[in-house]
Amino acid sequence: MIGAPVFIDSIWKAYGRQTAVRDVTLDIPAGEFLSILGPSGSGKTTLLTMIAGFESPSAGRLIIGGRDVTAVSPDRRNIGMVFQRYALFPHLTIAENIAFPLKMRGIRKDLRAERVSRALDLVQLPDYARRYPHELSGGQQQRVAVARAIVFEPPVLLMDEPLGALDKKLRESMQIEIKQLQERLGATVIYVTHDQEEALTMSDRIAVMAKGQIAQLGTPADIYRNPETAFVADFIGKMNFLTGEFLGETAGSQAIKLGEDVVVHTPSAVSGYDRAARIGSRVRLALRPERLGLAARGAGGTNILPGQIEASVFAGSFNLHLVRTDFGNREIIQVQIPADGMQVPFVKGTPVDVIAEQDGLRLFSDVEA
Ligand SMILES: Nc1ncnc2c1ncn2[C@@H]1O[C@H](COP(=O)(O)OP(=O)(O)OP(=O)(O)O)[C@@H](O)[C@H]1O
Repeated sequence: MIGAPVFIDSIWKAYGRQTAVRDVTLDIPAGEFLSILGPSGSGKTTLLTMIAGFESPSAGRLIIGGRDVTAVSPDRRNIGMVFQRYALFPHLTIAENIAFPLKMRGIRKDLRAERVSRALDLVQLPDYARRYPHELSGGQQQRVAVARAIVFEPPVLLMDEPLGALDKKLRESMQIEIKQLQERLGATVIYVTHDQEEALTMSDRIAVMAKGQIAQLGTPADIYRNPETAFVADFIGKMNFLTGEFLGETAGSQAIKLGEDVVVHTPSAVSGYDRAARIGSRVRLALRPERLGLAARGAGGTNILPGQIEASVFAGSFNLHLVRTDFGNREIIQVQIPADGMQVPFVKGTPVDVIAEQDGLRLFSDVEA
């Protein structure tokens, strides 16, 4: 199977006065795994449904494999689909379920059997052909749904929260399976999820959606390290935010005042907010919990945020410390310290210094939506 490129060209969708998708443009190369990630109501499903052809756009074009399919019906777009609860036909066996799209396409019976057994091998259920859906676990049924979506070798696969109904452990193993399968098939995959961890682990690129628009498009590492807006920073991974005053920029470093005697410096090149930076303006400083350190009060150093331990909890691979700052609005900062080596449990009220690594800090305007 060879994937097809998908070009979403300035697509809009309005329902009455509400705009669900607002001028979305996405150029997806053949064979890419692209996730559409966003909160509930951000327009993910609407966008996917338009690619599938179940809804038509209010404006814009959709080009698949170089062909304008904007006005083409879903069954003629040659797209495989898997949804959160893609009900299998209960009265058909697993093999008959998977053969269904082939039958619809008028493929001969002997060829059908061969392709069904290949699809079952691919999703690692070779011995289940004669069973019925109710005899399979949720994860196995979802694998059958995947087999049914790929059996006719579509160059484009659409998946809408396909693992949403599964428990965490099964989700994680299915994530790897789907990713490996996609790499073997070479299909272009457009994958809708509201689970940022899932998007980070599976995707070549992620399109973060907010209010019907693409807030940011990039590789997982790019989006995680260099979020362009506070919304994206907040949505991807855990993030602490502190409000401060922009003091200015010298020698590639920006100074932010967080409280009396509390000033931190961020490197201008990566920290953002170099666009409309004004001295004296309010800014939001974003700090990843895993890029923060903890030291006894007064140990010295730079970029120090004094506070007191509110709580310390063991979280498996790391210890999570909640520190109430001694400045500003006395907000709580989350600090993640790897749980290797010796760990001193901190007692509530212990005065500490949170040490903020410069490279891990990002700066945003306080006024963005
Ligand atoms: N058929 C419809 N008629 C009217 N409004 C709709 C319709 N379908 C979606 N909407 C609205 O469009 C917006 C986007 O919905 P959509 O289902 O695409 O979001 P989503 O990001 O997929 O959300 P979720 O993660 O909850 O599924 C929502 O505000 C929703 O209420």
